[in-house]
Amino acid sequence: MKTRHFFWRMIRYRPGYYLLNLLVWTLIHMVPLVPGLLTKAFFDHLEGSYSLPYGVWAIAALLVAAALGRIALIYLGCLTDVNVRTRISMLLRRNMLAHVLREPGARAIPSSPGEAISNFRDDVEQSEDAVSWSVDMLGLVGFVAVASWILVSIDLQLTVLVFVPLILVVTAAQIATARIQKYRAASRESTAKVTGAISEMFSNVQAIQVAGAEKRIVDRFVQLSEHRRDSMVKDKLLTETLTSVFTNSVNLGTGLILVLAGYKMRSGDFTVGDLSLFVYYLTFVTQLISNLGNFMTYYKQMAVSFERIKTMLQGAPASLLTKAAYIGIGKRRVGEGDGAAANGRKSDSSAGSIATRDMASGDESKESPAIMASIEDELLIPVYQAPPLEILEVRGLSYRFPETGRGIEDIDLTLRAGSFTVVTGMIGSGKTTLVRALLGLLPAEAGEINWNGERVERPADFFVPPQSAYTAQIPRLYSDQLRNNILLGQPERPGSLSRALHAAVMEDDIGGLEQGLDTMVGPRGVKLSGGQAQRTAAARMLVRDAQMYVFDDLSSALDVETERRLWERLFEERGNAACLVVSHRKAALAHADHIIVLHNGRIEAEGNAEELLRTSDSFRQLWYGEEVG
Ligand SMILES: Nc1ncnc2c1ncn2[C@@H]1O[C@H](COP(=O)(O)OP(=O)(O)OP(=O)(O)O)[C@@H](O)[C@H]1O
Repeated sequence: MKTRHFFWRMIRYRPGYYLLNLLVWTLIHMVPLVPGLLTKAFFDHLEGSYSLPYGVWAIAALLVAAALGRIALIYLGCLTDVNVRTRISMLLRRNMLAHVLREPGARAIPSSPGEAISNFRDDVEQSEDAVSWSVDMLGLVGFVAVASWILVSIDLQLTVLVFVPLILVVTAAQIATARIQKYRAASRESTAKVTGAISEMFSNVQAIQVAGAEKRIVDRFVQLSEHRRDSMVKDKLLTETLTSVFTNSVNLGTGLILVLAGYKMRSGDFTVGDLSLFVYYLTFVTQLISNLGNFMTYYKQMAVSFERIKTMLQGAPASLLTKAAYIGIGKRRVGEGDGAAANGRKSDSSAGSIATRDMASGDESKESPAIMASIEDELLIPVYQAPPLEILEVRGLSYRFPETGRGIEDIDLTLRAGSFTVVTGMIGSGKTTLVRALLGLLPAEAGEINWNGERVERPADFFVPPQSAYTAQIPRLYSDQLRNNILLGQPERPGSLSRALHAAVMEDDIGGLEQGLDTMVGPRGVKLSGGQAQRTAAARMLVRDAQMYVFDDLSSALDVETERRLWERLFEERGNAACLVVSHRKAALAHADHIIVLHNGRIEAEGNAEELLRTSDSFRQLWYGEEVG
C-alpha cells in the first residue's frame, strides 16, 4: 500500500466527520473574502468613488459580524478537527494493538517495547496531523480562486505578482522534500533508540548495578541522546527554514506589489480601496502558501511514519491499519464487529471443526465482515472447545530465528492423554523454541500439528485454555493482587483456586503473606522470590482446566524438595491431561513416560530415562551433570 492509499483510507474511515470538518474549515478560510470587500467599499466611499447604501456604521457592523462569524466557525472547526483526529488516531492505535495481540506472542513486536511506544505515539500522531492539515487546502484554494478572480478584474499585472511567490515556494518545497524525509526518518529513529534505551535501563536496573555498569550505560545514553539532538536539530532547522521561505517569499511579493501600486495610484488607475483589498487578501494568500507548505511537510513526514508503522506489522498487509473497526465512540456500524461476527465464530467453533474455526478466525488479507470486529471480538476466539485430547501429533516442526539462524529443525513429537513427556537438552539446544513453536508463540516455518488426527491450522488461537495452558520460563506478574494474577480475569469457581494453589505448592507462601491472596504483587507490589513467581505462574496455569499442560523449565528456581512435591501433586491432580515439560532436572525426568533429548535444534535421542541412560551420551551428561553440579 502506498502512502496516498493509506492517507485516503484514513479519510474514508469516517467520511462524514471528515466532510464536516472540511466544510467548516473551507468556510473559515473563505469568510475573509467578505471583510476584504467591505474594507475596499469603505475606502472607496471615503475617496468618493463609491457611495455606501447604509453608511459607514453599516460597514462597521458588517465587519464585526464577519469577525464574530469567523470566531464561531473557528470554535466549531476546533470541535470537528478534534473529532476527526481522535477517530483516526484511535483507529490506527486500536488496529495496531489488535495486530500485536494476534501475532505469535514471542515475536509480537519486532523491536524493543520503547520503539513500539514511539510507533504508537509519534508515528500515529504524525499521520493524524497530515489528515488534519489536509482540510485547510480546499478553503484556502477556494479563497485564492475567488480572490484571484476579484483581483484580476481589478488589475491583472498585480495579481500575477501575488502568485509568483506561490510558484517559487512550491518549487522550493518540492526540492527540499527528499531531505525532509531523510531528516525526519533519522530523527524518528534516534528518538526510538532513546526511548528503547530508557526502557532497557529501567527494566535492568539491578543487572546494571551488580555489573557496576552505570557509567557505561549513562555514557551510551548520552551518546544516543546526543545523536538524537543532532538529528532533531537538522529536522527542525529544515522545517523552519522552509516555513520562513514560504512566509518571506510572499512578503517580498507584497513589497513588489506596494511599489507597483504606488505608480498605478499616481496615474489614477488604482484606488485606495483596491490597494486595501490587495494587501488584505495577500495576508491570506501568505497563509495559503505556508499552510500548503505545512501540509506538504506533514504529508512527507507521514510517509516516513507510515514506513515505520509498516515494519511493526512484520509483513502483514498495511490495509489492516485502516480497517474499519469499532473504537468505542458512538454506535457500532455494520461490519465493525457488532457481536454478530463474534457470535458467528462461536457457533462455527461449537461445530467442533478445527478447520472451520480457522477460516472464521480469519486471514487478514481476505477482508470480510466476519473479521471486521473490535479487538475484544477478535480476541474472543478462545471460546472454542476441541474434542477431548486423545493424541497430539507434531510432524516436521521447524523454526529458525532470523537474527541467529538458530532454532529447531524437523521435530516429531507425540503426546497422548495422560502422558508425561519431558524435553531436555543442553543450554541453547532449542527446548524453549520447541514449545513456543508448538503453541504458536513463534511462527513455525514448517511442520504440521494434529489434534486427534485433525490439523491445527492456527496453533496460537488453538493452544489456549481449555485445550492447553502454558507456564513460560520467565513468568511475568502484573501489579495487582496475587489472586488476580492467578485468575487473570477467569471467574473463580468453587475450589478451583485452592486446588491450583495446592498443586503448585503455594499454601505455605500464601500463609506467609500478610494479606494472603489479596497481597499486591508484581513490579509495584510485594516482590516474590523467583520460585514463588514460578509457582504463581504454575497456579495460573493449573487454575485453568486444560487437556494439555506445558511447563517451560518450571523448576529452575525451586529447591529439590519443593520440586518433588510439585511433580507429585501435579501427577495426582492433572487427571487425564497430557504434560509437556521442559526440564533437565531428575525430579521431572524420573516422572517421564517419554523423554526427548534435543541437540542443536534437532532430536538427538528419545525414550524413557532407563533407555536413554544406556543409549545417549548427552542424556547421561545431563543426568549425572546434575549430581556433579
Ligand atoms: N530471540 C532470539 N533471537 C535469536 N536467537 C534466539 C532467540 N532466542 C533463542 N535463540 C537461539 O535459538 C537457540 C535455541 O534457544 P532456546 O531458548 O530454545 O534454547 P533452550 O534449549 O531453551 O535454552 P535454555 O536451556 O537456556 O532455556 C539458541 O541457540 C539461542 O541462541
